[in-house]
Amino acid sequence: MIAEGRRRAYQALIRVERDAAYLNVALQGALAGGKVDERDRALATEIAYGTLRRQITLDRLLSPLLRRPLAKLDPEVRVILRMSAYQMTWLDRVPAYAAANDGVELAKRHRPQAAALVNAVLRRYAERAQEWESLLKKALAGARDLERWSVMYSVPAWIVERLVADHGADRVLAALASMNEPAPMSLRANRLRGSREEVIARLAEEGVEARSGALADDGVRVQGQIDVTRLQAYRDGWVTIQDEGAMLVAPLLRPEPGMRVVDLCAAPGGKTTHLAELMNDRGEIDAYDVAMAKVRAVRQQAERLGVQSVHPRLGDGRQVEPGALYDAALVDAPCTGLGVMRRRPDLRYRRRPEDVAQLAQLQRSLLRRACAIVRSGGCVVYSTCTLLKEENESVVREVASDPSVGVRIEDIGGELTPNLAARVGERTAGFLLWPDWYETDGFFMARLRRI
Ligand SMILES: C[S@@+](CC[C@H](N)C(=O)[O-])C[C@H]1O[C@@H](n2cnc3c(N)ncnc32)[C@H](O)[C@@H]1O
Repeated sequence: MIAEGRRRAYQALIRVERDAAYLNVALQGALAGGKVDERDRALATEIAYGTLRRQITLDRLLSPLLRRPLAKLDPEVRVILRMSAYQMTWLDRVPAYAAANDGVELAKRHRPQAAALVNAVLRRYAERAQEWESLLKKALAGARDLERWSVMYSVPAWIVERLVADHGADRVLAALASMNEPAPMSLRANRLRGSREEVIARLAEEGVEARSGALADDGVRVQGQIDVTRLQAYRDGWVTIQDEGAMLVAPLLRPEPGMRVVDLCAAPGGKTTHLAELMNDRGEIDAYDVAMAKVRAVRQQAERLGVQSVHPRLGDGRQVEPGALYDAALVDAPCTGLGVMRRRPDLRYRRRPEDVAQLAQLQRSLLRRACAIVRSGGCVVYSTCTLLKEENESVVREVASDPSVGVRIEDIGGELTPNLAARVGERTAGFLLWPDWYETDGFFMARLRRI
C-alpha cells in the first residue's frame, strides 16, 4: 500500500505539473479529503515542497538514466521520478526502498505502461542517490558558472544571472542555499490578546512548543511543522501566520493609535492587521486590493483577530482617491517574489524575465499614488519580497528623485536592531533583509517622508 503522505504529495505535485496550479493551493486540496494524520500531512508537505525546490537539480540527476528527455515523458512519470528521487537524496529518514517501491506503485496506478521504466530508473538512481553533489560537479565541470549555479541551487539561470549582477555571487549563493531548506514556522503574536509570553503560554496549552523570535518584537517561532489553522488559539485570534521578516514592515510606519493609514496592496492582510494591532485598534486603516476574493480574505483575518479599525476595500491602488489625506501609507507591492522561494518554491519556474520590468512599472505607479495621498510630514513605506534592485532601490529612487512627487528617502537604520543594522551595513534607498541571516523570507523595505 502506498504511504498516505506520498499519495497526497503526488496529488499536489501532479496538479502543479499538469495544470500549473499553485503549490500551496494544490497541496491544500490534496490534504483536504478524508482523514490525514499529522505525520502523513508533514510527509506530504515535505515531499511536495522539497521536490519543487530541487526540481532543476533532480531533472539533471535523472536525465542520464533516461533514454528520452524528461520533458518528453508523461507528466505523471516525471512527477513520480522526481518525488521518489527527492526522497532518496534529501529525506534521511525515508529508506530508499520505501521511496522506490511507492514510486513504482504510484506508476502502476497512474501510468501502468510506464511502471517498468519507473522501476528501472529508480533502482539505478538509488545506487547513486547519496552522491548527487559529486556526480553533478563532475557532469558540470566544463559548464559556465551560471549554468552550474542554476543546476546546483535549482533556480532558473536568468534569475541567478540577474541576482548575481545585482549583488555578487557570494551573497546570492548563500541566500539561494538557505532558500532550499524548509522554512521555519513563524507566527505573529496578537498583542491585543496578550503579551508575546502569554501567547506562547496559550500555544503551550495546546501542546505547541514555541519561543520568541530573534528579530521582530511580535515574532514567535514554533518547533516542527504543524497546521496552525487547526489550533483554537489561531481560531480565537491569538496569532497570525506571518514570516518574521514581514513583521519588520508595519512598525516602519510608526503606527500610533488614532492615525489614518492606507494600505494600497493589502491582501491577505498580514501587514494591515499588524498595523491595527500596533495602533491598538484605534484609528482608520483603509485596506485596498484589486481582487474581490482577496478583499474577503482581509476581512476574514480582521474578524478573526477581532480588529475593527481595518476597512477592506476593493480597488486599484493606483486610483485611490481619498476624501482627506492620510497620515501614512503602505505599499507592499506585487513583485517577482524571489525572496520567498523557500515558502513558494513553484514561483521560480513561473516567472519570466519580462515580468520584472512590468512589475517595476506597476510598483512605481503604486508608490507615486501613495505619495500623492499622504499629508505633508506623513510617511510612505515601500516593501517587497523580492531581491532585485529594479523592483526595489530603483523604484524608490526613481519616484523620490521626481521633484513633483515631493518626498525624501529616510534612513531607517536607527530602527533596526543593532545586530541587523551591523549586517545591513551601508544603506542607500532602504535595506534588504537577506533570507539566510535569520531564516526569514527575503524582504526589501524603505521609507519616504512627504515634504
Ligand atoms: C505582496 S502582496 C500583499 C501582501 C499583504 N500586504 C500582506 O502582508 O498580507 C501584493 C498584493 O497586491 C495586490 N495588487 C496587485 N496589483 C494591485 C493594484 N493595482 N492595486 C491594489 N492591489 C494590487 C495583489 O492582489 C496582492 O494581494
